[in-house]
Amino acid sequence: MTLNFYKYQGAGNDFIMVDNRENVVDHHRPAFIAGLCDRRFGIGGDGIMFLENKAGYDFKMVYYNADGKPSSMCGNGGRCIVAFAKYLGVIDFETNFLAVDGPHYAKISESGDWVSLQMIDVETVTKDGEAYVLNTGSPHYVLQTVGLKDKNVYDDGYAIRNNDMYAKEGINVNFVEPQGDGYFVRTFERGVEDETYACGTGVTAVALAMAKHNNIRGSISTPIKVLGGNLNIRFDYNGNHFTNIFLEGPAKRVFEGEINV
Ligand SMILES: N[C@@H](CCC[C@H](N)C(=O)O)C(=O)O
Repeated sequence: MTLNFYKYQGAGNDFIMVDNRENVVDHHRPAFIAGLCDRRFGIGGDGIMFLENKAGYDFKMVYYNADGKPSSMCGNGGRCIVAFAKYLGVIDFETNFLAVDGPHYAKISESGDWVSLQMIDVETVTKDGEAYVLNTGSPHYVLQTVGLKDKNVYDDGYAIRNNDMYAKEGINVNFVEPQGDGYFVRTFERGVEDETYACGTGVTAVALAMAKHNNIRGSISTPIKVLGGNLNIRFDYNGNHFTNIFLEGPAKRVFEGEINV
């Protein structure tokens, strides 16, 4: 059979999108999913998402990492599937949809390629040595670094993601350095098992961790530069809880096609 797909990217974090409202594809097949995400033998992507029907919501987001395994929340993928839902005519400029970590609200710009996605509230932030560890829908390790531009993010990220503490469940490893009025971030992503150009739940984790680290409270807006572009995180912090967290940035349709499967 042939499978129709769309390719989206959000700050260089790239995803295959499939309209599965008619249940055209059974995606519970890790080798099949990994094959579609393969950059040499398939379409290529950091992950794939299926847009499905869900009673009580505009749609449901079903997400798999590039390794073919279902995963926790993907922030940039969430922003891209919102742009995809708009393109398909499933939603207008605002939406409430369901993802693996619960309901999400999102808003799209008039131009249709800038998406603000509300993320889950966060309360627990722990330390692992100098690093902060928190879950923003996916688990993240946040470590402040100097000389980030020249850092070997693959080797250092791989070593942390696979150490005794994190090897079993996995973790995404974010390195952060102050830049301008915000931060520069590079991420080694679980499930891709490599550095990606951006990670939405990752930059969200960084923004929250840095607010805690610097003891900043109130309504905060944090610009973050990643390898694939620029993202922004808005949130409220009262010293204990992070609420009204929004991940904002570009979400663009790159191409569409069909593939023999
Ligand atoms: N790219 C993502 C994170 C996707 C999930 C991650 N690979 C994991 O398994 O935790 C994002 O934009 O949040």
